[in-house]
Amino acid sequence: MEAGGAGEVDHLAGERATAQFDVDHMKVAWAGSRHAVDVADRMARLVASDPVFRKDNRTMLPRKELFKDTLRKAAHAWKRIVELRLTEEEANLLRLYVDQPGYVDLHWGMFVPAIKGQGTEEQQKKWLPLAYKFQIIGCYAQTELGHGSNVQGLETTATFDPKTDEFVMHSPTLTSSKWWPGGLGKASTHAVVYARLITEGKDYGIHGFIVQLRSLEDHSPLPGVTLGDIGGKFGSGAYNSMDNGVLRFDHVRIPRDQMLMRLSQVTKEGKYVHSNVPKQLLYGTMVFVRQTIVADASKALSRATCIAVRYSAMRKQFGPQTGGPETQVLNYKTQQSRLFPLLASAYAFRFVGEWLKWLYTDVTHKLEAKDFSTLQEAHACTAGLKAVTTSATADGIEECRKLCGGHGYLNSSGLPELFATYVPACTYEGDNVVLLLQVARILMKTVSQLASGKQPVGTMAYMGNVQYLMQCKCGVNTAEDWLSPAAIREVFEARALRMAVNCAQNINRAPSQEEGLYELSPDLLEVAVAHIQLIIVTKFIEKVEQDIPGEGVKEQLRNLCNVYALYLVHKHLGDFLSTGCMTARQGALANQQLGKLYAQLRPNAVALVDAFNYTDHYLGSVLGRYDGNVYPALYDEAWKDPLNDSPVPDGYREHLRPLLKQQLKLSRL
Ligand SMILES: CCCCCCCC/C=C\CCC/C=C/C(=O)SCCNC(=O)CCNC(=O)[C@H](O)C(C)(C)COP(=O)(O)OP(=O)(O)OC[C@H]1O[C@@H](n2cnc3c(N)ncnc32)[C@H](O)[C@@H]1OP(=O)(O)O
Ligand SMILES: Cc1cc2nc3c(=O)[nH]c(=O)nc-3n(C[C@H](O)[C@H](O)[C@H](O)COP(=O)(O)OP(=O)(O)OC[C@H]3O[C@@H](n4cnc5c(N)ncnc54)[C@H](O)[C@@H]3O)c2cc1C
Repeated sequence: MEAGGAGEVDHLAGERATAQFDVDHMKVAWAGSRHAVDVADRMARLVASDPVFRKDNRTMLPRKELFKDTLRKAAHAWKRIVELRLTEEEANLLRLYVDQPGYVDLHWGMFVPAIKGQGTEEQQKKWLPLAYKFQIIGCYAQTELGHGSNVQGLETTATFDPKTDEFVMHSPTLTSSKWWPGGLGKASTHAVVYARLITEGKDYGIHGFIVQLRSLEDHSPLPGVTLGDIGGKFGSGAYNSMDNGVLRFDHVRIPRDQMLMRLSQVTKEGKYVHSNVPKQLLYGTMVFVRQTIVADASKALSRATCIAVRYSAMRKQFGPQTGGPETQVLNYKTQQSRLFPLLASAYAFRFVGEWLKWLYTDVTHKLEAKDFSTLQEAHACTAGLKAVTTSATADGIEECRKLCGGHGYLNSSGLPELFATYVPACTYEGDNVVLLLQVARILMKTVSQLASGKQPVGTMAYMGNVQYLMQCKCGVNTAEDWLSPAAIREVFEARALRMAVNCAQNINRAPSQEEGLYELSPDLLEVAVAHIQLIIVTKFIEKVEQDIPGEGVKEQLRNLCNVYALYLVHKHLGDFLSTGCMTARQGALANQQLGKLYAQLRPNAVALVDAFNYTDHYLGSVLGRYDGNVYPALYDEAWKDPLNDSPVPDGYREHLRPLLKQQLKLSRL
């Protein structure tokens, strides 16, 4: 059943009637524009109405069938994209709503961007049309069995042979086996492989190469190439639809022009030439994908909160001592204090994701004009926001499962699979701890430059206000004072800066900078988190300050923004107190205001998740159904389990019957 379909009984109608804002306009605020709402709606319904894209049986499929189902869906999606002549925007949305991880994600999400970002114009002309028409399928083969985070530690070699004008790709050790790349195991014909470039006897470090892996005739691995899937992963269904793979090379030769040569080149004679650009541009594909992962975090968290809010509104437990109807669990203050910050976070991540996309586009234009000044800002923001939003989203999905009680543990709730599919986002595209340490190092560098008068820019500009922020006092006197965006912004800036300065001072006391960074790394993580949370809060405040049409929409967004910020104050009160940014009394007032905001949010909760405009197909949850008619659906769903195919289970004759007979004999004794 789909959102708002005709002829349904809406069990959540009462909830929808209490909304104090125009849901249709909120859909526009969430999606970014009326056009974005319309096109997403069209694609979501197209997928939902196509039986090939059915996914309610996914968690019951054995791995081989699941993988075949993924191939079928990907091929069918491509057929529909071609038949309907969908635009790139429409095609991306269609794939999103198919909602099954598969090789196409890596083909479009990493292989194509890697060639675009690191290939010369000539290379792009040769390879991109093949990729665009799916005449080749590509993946991104960087991580190895022995090294993932430490990219400079990769071991695969690409040794140039001037005699034949070729590179020889080789995996010298077991640990140099490529391990994890999605789409590599079974589907890809090609890969962008990251390997140590060796020419004239010298190791020039990691570079990208386009390598054909499988025959375009019969899909068998090419000579010298060993390929396979790395095995089953966490959860049922979930990321098991993806063929994460292993790859080994035994002296495989590729033409010289398959080295991605936009950043550096090897001449016919074997001379290494590095263009006058920062080496870190090699990491450009990761920066691009980290940015998309932030946008995806809001999608995953909004799905989980949509399920938990709708279910909490229909689920009833206990009731007043005086008798009468049972209480909707959404009315319990504890349920609200666990759920509403997650709902607010989904909105916060949506808007910071929108801003990050803008930043990424801006930086890309500057890089094209050979202006590299914002590269560090792009790295810090994408790495930090990727880490903070994915960790909060993974934790948030699990919290939503608990918020749905026992039924949340059923696969039919959609939450176990959503969690299992989502949680590797904390690891892929950079382990979150490793990424936060990158942000912290940049913050430490910025602090050390303050003394020399260098003014920080971009999202670190606030650090330039060091004199004021190190000594300012929070002016909050009443709970309502916490509704001031200026007050909120100031305490978040002061907290982030003071934590950074304290940590930098502690590092300076260590025998060496390196030792200090090592010893204080747990503190550095917290410094990075404080800085990134400041960015998210600031971008949410800026969003709310914009012109937002629709009755009551701005007010709701302001509430959500305040919930997000004050929830963080409450959660990290220790940081705010220990840095002297506020008093314990002001912390208590923040919590008091938070309680009031939850009460204001309560009548709008269901409408706020309706504004995500998700179809029941995309949600994939019996508990999150638009119509709220959960119990009959849960009951029906149970009977679909293969275990219920027969009333007497397989194994009865061999294992249950003999046992039961034996007990019978014993009882006769
Ligand atoms: C239809 C659309 C679909 C959408 C797309 C969906 C895609 C599908 C989504 C998910 C599927 C999952 C796919 C998963 C793929 C992968 O996981 S691919 C592998 C990813 N691997 C990693 O992320 C590895 C993490 N490690 C690193 O990034 C780096 O090695 C490092 C940790 C940053 C360390 O690097 P290195 O040792 O070289 O660097 P440092 O000495 O620490 O730093 C040197 C200087 O470089 C700066 N730096 C580092 N990284 C970057 C960067 N990315 N950009 C710019 N600058 C960078 C760093 O700050 C140092 O600067 P300084 O010298 O000034 O101090
Ligand atoms: C589902 C999935 C899909 C993937 N897809 C791809 C793909 O398509 N292509 C590809 O190339 N790769 C892919 N990867 C690999 C992924 O990018 C790496 O797993 C990731 O970068 C983490 O690296 P690692 O596994 O080496 O972790 P490790 O670095 O070994 O991490 C292990 C632990 O060590 C800690 N640690 C590591 N370094 C430090 C440090 N300097 N300081 C403090 N702590 C540290 C980490 O925090 C973590 O707790 C995928 C991984 C997964 C799970």
